Amino acid sequence: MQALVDAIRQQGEVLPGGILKVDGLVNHQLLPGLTREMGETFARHFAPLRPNKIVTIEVSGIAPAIATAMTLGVPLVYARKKKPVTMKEPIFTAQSVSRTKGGVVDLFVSSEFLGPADRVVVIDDFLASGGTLRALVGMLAQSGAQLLGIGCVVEKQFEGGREKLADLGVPIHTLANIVQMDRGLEVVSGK
Ligand SMILES: O=P(O)(O)OC[C@H]1O[C@H](OP(=O)(O)OP(=O)(O)O)[C@H](O)[C@@H]1O
Ligand SMILES: O=c1[nH]c(=O)c2nc[nH]c2[nH]1
Repeated sequence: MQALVDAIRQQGEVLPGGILKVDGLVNHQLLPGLTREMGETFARHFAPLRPNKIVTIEVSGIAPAIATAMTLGVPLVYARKKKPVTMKEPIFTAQSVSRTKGGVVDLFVSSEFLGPADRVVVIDDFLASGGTLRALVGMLAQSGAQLLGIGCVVEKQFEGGREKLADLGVPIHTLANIVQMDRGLEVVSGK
């Protein structure tokens, strides 16, 4: 997605610890036109698989995921990182490691909104090591939902997440690909 690649080239900042800051586009401020185009691009790509639900993780996955869900006209379910008192049992859970806040994070999705009838496309903001998506996919397996595909806004190719998730046997589509950021930020279109 060329508009996203251009925006990352303009605004992306490489921070210590191998973190790319794109807070002006994805992780703090959101740009409606760019977010809409993310959703339309994912929707075009995944519509032939006929998903009936989009699943993501709070918090930064929600914007591209709702843009996708709105275009496809299907519900969006997001995994919560704290279990609210309103959440109905049985609950599917998993743990992941937060890349931007540190520490282990618990993930919760209620069986009220995810089950064997669901044909799911997962959307998230970053594909880096693939650990977070692996945790989410584990929750889909607990629920009996079918995973059809994975879409991420930014892929950090050099972290190898795509290869680590290859055993899932589903298409992975990303919108911008960070080839490397050690010797200057190198961003190309996703794949
Ligand atoms: O492929 P991985 O190595 O697992 O990294 C990707 C994950 O890291 C970020 O989560 P984080 O908890 O840092 O942030 P968020 O609260 O902004 O969603 C991001 O939102 C992805 O979910
Ligand atoms: O803002 C972010 N920048 C990153 O480099 C990253 N990697 C995983 N998750 C991330 N979030």
